[in-house]
Amino acid sequence: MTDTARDTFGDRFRDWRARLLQKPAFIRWATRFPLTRPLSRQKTRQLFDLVAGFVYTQIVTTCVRVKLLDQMADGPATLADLSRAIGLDEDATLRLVRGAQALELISPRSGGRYGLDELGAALLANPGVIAMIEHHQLLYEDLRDPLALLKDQKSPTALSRYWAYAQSGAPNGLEADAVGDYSALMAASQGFISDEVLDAYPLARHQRLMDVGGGEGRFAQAALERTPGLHATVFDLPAVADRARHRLGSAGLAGRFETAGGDFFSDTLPQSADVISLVRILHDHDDDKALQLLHQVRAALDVGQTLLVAEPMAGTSGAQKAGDAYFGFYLLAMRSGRPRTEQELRDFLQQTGFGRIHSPRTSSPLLTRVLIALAV
Ligand SMILES: C[S@@+](CC[C@H](N)C(=O)[O-])C[C@H]1O[C@@H](n2cnc3c(N)ncnc32)[C@H](O)[C@@H]1O
Repeated sequence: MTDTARDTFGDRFRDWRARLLQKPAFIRWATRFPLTRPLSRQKTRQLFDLVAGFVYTQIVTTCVRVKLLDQMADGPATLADLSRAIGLDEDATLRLVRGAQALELISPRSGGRYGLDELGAALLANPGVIAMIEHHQLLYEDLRDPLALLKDQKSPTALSRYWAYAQSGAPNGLEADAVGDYSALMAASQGFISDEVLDAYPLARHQRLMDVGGGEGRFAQAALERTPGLHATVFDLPAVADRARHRLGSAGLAGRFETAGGDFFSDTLPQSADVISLVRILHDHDDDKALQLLHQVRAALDVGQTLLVAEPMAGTSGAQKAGDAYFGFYLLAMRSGRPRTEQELRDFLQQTGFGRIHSPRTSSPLLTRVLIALAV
């Protein structure tokens, strides 16, 4: 607390409640008293989930690894069927099935069979989430000692090796095999993001999009498919831009796109677009780099032209766990960047020559939010 900080009424209430909740006698009373019992049970469950969350994640990971949910994609299956299909004996299968049932991935059906529950069906329908679950084994390795990560924010980690550009002094020279895995992962998880972004800000009023750090072109592809008459440039590291050229070419979009390979920090960006997008880019970079990139983008736009920033943001109401907890620690392990609040991003935009900023709503702010700014 600073010398000048004065407790508000809200502060005093929260401090009083925090002191009360540390008293065993009060907890005993609250768990028995009919009016406080439901809240007390809810808080006990929440605390248990915080403590046990990593076990839940490992159960989900195992379901994905042995393809348990896939066995129920077309309808319910018996324990014996499941055991045969996933290659575990019936005891082990039952343990996994019960775990998955507790996590609402599957639910029992008549005749001792099991079928998909809501979360299991949603997971199976979303290859991007499955790809992230598999990818999280690297993050899990790095999070073995989170305190060490916080104390030493420089040493290489499993994630900094995976995101080869994160600590590279010369990202332009990264070869195809260094960028392949992360580019494929980004493409797999881009489907929902591009829908969210293009629903929030349709590109119909624009003629030429440049997606900077556009990966292998999934966002540009979605934009082109939705927006007749639009032309797109995908700018990314040379080895990634090659992948974009193949993807967009084989999607039948020849003549409507081009790719440009380079380093967005040191190379001049092409000056061909009336809208530039940065989708899941700024949060990858520390403040000095993020500002440098925004200066580069500003230099590629004329006054009145548009910048679209899309990424999950810190401090997002109802999605703090995603922005502040998950991305906060994911990017810590990656050794580069941080999630930013909407206000921090607005400040960055204003410092780098952008104005008239607005934030059209996305339907899942947990996945991504959008800021639109004009070059001024
Ligand atoms: C987190 S991925 C996002 C990809 C894509 N926008 C999406 O949302 O799927 C970051 C992208 O920025 C690219 N990138 C990183 N550093 C770069 C640099 N210095 N110059 C050009 N591209 C870079 C990476 O190759 C990668 O494709």
